[in-house]
Amino acid sequence: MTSASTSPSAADTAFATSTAHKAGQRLLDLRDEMGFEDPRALKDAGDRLADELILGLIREEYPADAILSEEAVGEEGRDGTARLEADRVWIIDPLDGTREFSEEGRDDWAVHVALWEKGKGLTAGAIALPAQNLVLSTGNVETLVPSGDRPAEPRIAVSRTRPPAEAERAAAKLGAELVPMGSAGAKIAAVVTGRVDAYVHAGGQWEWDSAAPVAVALAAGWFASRVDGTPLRYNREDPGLPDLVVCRPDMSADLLAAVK
Ligand SMILES: Nc1ncnc2c1ncn2[C@@H]1O[C@H](COP(=O)(O)O)[C@@H](OP(=O)(O)O)[C@H]1O
Ligand SMILES: [Mg+2]
Repeated sequence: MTSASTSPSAADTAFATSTAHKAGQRLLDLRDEMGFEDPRALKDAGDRLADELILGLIREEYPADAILSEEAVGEEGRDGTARLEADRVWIIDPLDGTREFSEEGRDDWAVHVALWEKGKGLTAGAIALPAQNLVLSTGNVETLVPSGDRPAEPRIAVSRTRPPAEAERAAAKLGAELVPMGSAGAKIAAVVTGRVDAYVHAGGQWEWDSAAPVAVALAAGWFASRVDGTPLRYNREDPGLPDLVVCRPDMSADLLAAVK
C-alpha cells in the first residue's frame, strides 16, 4: 500500500485516517442494526467490533508493529510488554465515549488511531467522529490553526459525567463557561475546530483516550500538556495518563495557572 513516492509518515497518517473511518462506519451501522434498547449490549458489541476490525487491519498492513488497545487482552492490551521494546506502537481506542455511543441521538463518541514511534513520540493520528460525519487527522488539520482574538469568556469542554474540580476552579478564575461533552476525542475535536477554546480533564484516563486526539491537536498548532504543564508522554509501562489540558496556545499560561 505504501508507494515509493509517499513519505512513511504520510502513509501512516493515511492508514490511521482510513482505519478510523472504516471502524466508525461499522459502528454507525451497528447502532442502526441493534437500536438503543439494550445499551450494555450495544456498548459491548461496539467495543468488540471496532477493536477486531482495527487490530486486523494493523496486523495485515504493519505486522511488525506493536499495538496498545483499550479493548485488547494479552500482548496487545494494557499489560503487554512487547510494545516497550518496539520502534512503532499503534495506540488505539476503538470506541471512545462508549456511554454516549449507546445513547440515541448523541454524536459525541469517536474512534482513535494513533502511531507512537521510539525517539519521536506521536507521529500520526486520526479521530473519527462518525455521527458528526468528520475525520480529523494529523494530515488534514494544518488549516485549523487558532485565529482571532482570544475570547474574553472562554468555553472549556469537560466530561459530562465526571467534570473535574480543576476545570471548575479554572472556569471560576477565568470567567469561563464549562461545556459538558462525552468522549475525549470529541472534546479535543471541538477544541481543534474552534467550537470550544479548551479541554481540561483530571482524575483518571488512559493513553488511548488521548493519544490520537493529542497528535491531531499538536499537528494543528494547539497546546497540549499534563495539568501541571509537563509534556504528555505515551507508550509508558503504566498506560495510565490521568489528566490533560488542550487549548489555544495563547491561553495556555493562564489556563495552567488557573487549574492549579
Ligand atoms: N476517572 C477516569 N478514570 C478512567 N477513565 C476515565 C476517567 N474519566 C474519563 N475516563 C475515560 O475517558 C474517556 C472520556 O471520558 P468522558 O466522556 O467522561 O470525558 C472515556 O473513555 P471510554 O469511553 O473509551 O471508556 C472514559 O472512560
Ligand atoms: Mg476512551
